[in-house]
Amino acid sequence: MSTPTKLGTPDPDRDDSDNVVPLRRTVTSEDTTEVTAASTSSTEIERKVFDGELVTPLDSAALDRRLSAQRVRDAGGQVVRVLRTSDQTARLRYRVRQSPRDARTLVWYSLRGHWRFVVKGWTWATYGDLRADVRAARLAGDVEARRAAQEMIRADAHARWTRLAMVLRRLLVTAAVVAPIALALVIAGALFERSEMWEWLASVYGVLDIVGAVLSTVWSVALFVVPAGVLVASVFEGRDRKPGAGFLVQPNRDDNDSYVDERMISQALAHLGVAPLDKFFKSGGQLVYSVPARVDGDGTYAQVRLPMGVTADMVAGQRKKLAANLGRASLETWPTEGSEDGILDLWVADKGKLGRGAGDWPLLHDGQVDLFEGVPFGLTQRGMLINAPLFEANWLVGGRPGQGKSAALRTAMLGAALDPTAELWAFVMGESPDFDPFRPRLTRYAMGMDDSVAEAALQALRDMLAEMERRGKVLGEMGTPKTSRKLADKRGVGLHPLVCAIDEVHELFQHPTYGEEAGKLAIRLIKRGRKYGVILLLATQSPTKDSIPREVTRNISVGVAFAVADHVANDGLLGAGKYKQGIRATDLRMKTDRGTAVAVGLTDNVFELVRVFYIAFEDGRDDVTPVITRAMQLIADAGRDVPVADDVDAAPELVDHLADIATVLREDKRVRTQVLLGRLVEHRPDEYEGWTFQDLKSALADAGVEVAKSNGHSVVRADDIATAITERDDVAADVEDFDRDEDAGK
Ligand SMILES: Nc1ncnc2c1ncn2[C@@H]1O[C@H](COP(=O)(O)OP(=O)(O)OP(=O)(O)O)[C@@H](O)[C@H]1O
Repeated sequence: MSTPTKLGTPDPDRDDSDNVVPLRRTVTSEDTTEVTAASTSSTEIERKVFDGELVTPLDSAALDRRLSAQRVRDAGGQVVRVLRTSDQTARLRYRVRQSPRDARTLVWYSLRGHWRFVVKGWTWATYGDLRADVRAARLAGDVEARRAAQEMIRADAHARWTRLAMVLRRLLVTAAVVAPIALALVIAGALFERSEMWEWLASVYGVLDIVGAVLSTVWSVALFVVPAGVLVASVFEGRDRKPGAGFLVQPNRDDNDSYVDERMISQALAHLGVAPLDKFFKSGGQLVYSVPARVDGDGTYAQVRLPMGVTADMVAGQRKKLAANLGRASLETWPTEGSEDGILDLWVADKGKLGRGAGDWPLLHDGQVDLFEGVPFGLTQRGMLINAPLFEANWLVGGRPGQGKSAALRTAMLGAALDPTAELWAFVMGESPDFDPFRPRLTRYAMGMDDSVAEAALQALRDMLAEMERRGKVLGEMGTPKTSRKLADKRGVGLHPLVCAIDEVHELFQHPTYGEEAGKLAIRLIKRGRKYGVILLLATQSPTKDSIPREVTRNISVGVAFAVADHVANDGLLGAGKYKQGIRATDLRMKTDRGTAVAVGLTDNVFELVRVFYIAFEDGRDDVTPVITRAMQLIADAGRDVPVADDVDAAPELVDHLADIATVLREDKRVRTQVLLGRLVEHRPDEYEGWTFQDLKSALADAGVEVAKSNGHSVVRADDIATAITERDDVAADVEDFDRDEDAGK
């Protein structure tokens, strides 16, 4: 059984930048906890479990043992493929095969090394460096520098001869002292036996014998070691010094096609035709890799500090050449600006991996969503799952026709549909059934080319604005700046997420009657709706300044660009300057890269190349309806109706916990939590009956108040409550001022 059924639980200790590619997770038959997307979405990017199968605990243990013997578990304990393991074997096998060629290379290095020693010796003996300085100064007409260099040669030559004379003199003096003694010892040794000698003289001969034996041993060892050392030194001296060259040529491994290392990157950069880079390499420069090339998802990542005069966008400007030099398609080569202009972030995809699509949507068969945590949307270029943000976000999806915009919008909306508290509106400004299966889950829906659809969409924007203002007031009264999961769950207050998708939105903005007003409303909603849970998802074929108001493109927080025609459309969707920084959807190919988009704002990274999950709804295949059926079931299970914005209690009773606590504190400076809980129940039994210490603690924490300690008892201090109420009132006043200013600005 190999149907993917579950998502892996994210490990909080895990570092997503690990050099590992998750391939498979085994799920034992004991592992019965159903893991939903909601519970997996505590981080923006998660690892995707591609496949899982049920095994018995016994099999699982056996598999664990085998895999851990192969060192294929990562720090989080999940089963992973570590490329290193197979690489080492491949490398070893390769080295054995290549040994004759390596031997030839080493002989050549040694010869070249000897020659380089000779050249160095000659340069030293003839003051080659200083003479070169003299020549350069003469050519430059710099008399001062020439004289200084010549003076240095003279001074150095003088010092050198003086040193030589000194050494010779010391040798002569030593010889003059040592030679007669040595001669006397030789003569005495020849004339007398040791036994006939004075005792002290015999022991001198004894010491000399030992010294002689040591010297002869050292000599015989040196006869091997010194030539070997010279050989190694000559090989090292004669090694290849081309930019990025390794000591021996890189092996052709199993993943040869995908293999990229610093040497290859340096060589590729050396042949870009960027003048300062060329100069740098010609003068023997070596690039500094702040992050050496390492496996990163479905590709290789490296970070390079560029030399003087070169910026990352100069390299990004030569992307096609760089891709060709690395043996990749442009789309597989991503040179972008790092944290500084002079730092190049380079990510190179493994060959052909990007064309593979994202696979099944993780929530296709199972799972629920917490919209506040995001919805599974696609895979990054590194193969990580993107949990796309919807709360506090507004989206603009664009690209040329037929590249996957509507499908992407549908994926985001289907995710939202699986949050039973989310209210969904959809408007399609054209004849397209993309959202038809959503009908039962949609609170508002209109589709078509006629004016009535544009009118309905405009009315929706008007109502959203009114709704936003109502929510602003409710939140102001509650002293909370924005809605939250907790508030969204609360019935009757209408602070749930309201998501409105408009496909082919340029048709609305360019509408002769409704366009202008629609534009203005959208701008206000995008600027201010986020904290109130009012979310706009817009899709268009034409993200130009004539078809989408500039303030919309400027303020949108998530830009998703499928293949676009030019840099204007690119920057319209992704933000000004993105094309220049190398973040380009222009490199996406029509048809071939359908379903792949460049996106900003989906994660904390500067950009992502996203393979969007495709939930089919075409050619008689309908994977959307079953998800909508599930979404309806989730709503029924929660005992709710399809959320509707005006389904709000006329005067929702919003209990102000902080105010209640202030009341029941009475005149006391501090009150024990147990006593306080009792007083709260007395004060408002409906609300506080059943409250535990934890409920009280979390209500206080929401207001930024901590439970204090007094004589070993947990207490709530009146001063803390008074401060929290003052701060809350200040925040509410600020929010009101801000909203008023915003309105005045419009
Ligand atoms: N993520 C995806 N993965 C694989 N195929 C996809 C994906 N998204 C879209 N496609 C394919 O591309 C086709 C066109 O998709 P879609 O209708 O979403 O494009 P579009 O950009 O909205 O087009 P238009 O601008 O004409 O409305 C789909 O019918 C589907 O076959």
